[in-house]
Amino acid sequence: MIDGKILIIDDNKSVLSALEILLQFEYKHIETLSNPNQIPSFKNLDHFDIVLLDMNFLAGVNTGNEGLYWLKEIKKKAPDISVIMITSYGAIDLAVDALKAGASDFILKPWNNDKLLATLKSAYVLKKSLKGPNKSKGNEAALKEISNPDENFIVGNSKALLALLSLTQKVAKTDVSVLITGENGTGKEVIARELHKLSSRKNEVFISVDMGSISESLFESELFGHTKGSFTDAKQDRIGKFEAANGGTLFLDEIGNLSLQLQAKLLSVIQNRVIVRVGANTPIPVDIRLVCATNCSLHQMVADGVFREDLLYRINTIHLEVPSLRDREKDILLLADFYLNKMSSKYGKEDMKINTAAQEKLMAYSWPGNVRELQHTIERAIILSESNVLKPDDFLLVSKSTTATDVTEPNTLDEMELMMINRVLHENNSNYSAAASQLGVSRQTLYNKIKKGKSNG
Ligand SMILES: Nc1ncnc2c1ncn2[C@@H]1O[C@H](COP(=O)(O)OP(=O)(O)OP(=O)(O)O)[C@@H](O)[C@H]1O
Repeated sequence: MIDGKILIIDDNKSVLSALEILLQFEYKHIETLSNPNQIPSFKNLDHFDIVLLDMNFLAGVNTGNEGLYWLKEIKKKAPDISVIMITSYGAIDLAVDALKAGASDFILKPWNNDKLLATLKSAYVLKKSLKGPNKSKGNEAALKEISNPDENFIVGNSKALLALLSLTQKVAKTDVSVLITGENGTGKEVIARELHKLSSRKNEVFISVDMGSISESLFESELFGHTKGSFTDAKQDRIGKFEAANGGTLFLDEIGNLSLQLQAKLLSVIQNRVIVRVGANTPIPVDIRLVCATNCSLHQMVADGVFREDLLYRINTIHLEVPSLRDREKDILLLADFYLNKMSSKYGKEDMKINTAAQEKLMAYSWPGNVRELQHTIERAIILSESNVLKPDDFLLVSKSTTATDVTEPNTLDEMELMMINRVLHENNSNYSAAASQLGVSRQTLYNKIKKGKSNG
């Protein structure tokens, strides 16, 4: 658990409670505020590390300007606080304005819980390191707390996973750049953290950056930092993620999502190991271990002319491939058991078990969303089950052998609704928030509908 203080401001009560539930297991102190008008009189705002702020308050006209307005009010009262904006996909331009006005980052609705937690962690790390590479003792402690979470368990004993772990162990001792590939949710970040944990940099920071979510216009500022006044609203010096990772490991996730122009900027820093903050001209050397990850075939992208060969050559000194879950069936039940224990204690349910028929169902499934999907499937079953023995019906899965003929026709409207929910959950890798948003209902309504569907059938 991280000793950070988070304030969530959103006038949508279901968003507020979904975020509160998610974060209370990660951060020691969470407060919520459903009415932004209370911000000016809010006591001790500057005691918080991070504010999660909605960009579109329902009372406003959804221009996003309410969010920008409140961002500025918060920054006036507490200039050092990290503000992360929550916004919808259509409002990315506004989110960029928010970044220029001092927000640390933004999260798109519907959010992916893992990405949201990663964004918060990086904002927390950056906040603690705002004073630059000469971190104070207190900051260092906070950075270590984040960078070496004990929860990086790697579960599994399949041949494929053990071979990967053995290679990871060997590579960790060296300082070479590593490229980790694999399908979504296979555990690429888990392996990157393991590399860091086993390396000589283990007592330094591990900084993770989702390259897919950095906008073109803020790429340099985000990665290399900026100086006060370097562009409108750059109100204070800010270090970028390369500098924050100095001495440690920098994990660049979704590297295949970078445009060619940004690839060129990245290449030059990786080659020279020197950054220059936007608005400055002093080069700052950075000592980082670079680990990149992608689910794309970069070789194919090079052949297609959309990824630079010289960049691939730089980041790919060693290549680690994380196998999909269906290629390590031996790990499925081990992981299911691991998450069963973890989630049942999280939700205060004791002695949960998965019966044999349900285990067979889990084994027969193809897990397109890999370990993340398995994790969410177990979590959902634990939340919704009223018994402590989980049965096949507690798991909403589309069978591996599903073909057009396997899909039974719905007989009632309720059945049709449940089939649609299953399909959308499947499409969203079992992410409840994303599925609820796609279906145009709240998370709570989605839970209720699934519960009702289960009790009917
Ligand atoms: N072997 C494992 N043991 C335990 N948990 C695992 C394992 N592999 C992955 N996980 C868990 O599965 C989830 C997804 O893992 P991770 O984020 O590392 O995947 P990824 O391949 O980086 O995903 P993406 O491609 O979406 O970025 C995380 O919650 C992680 O803790």
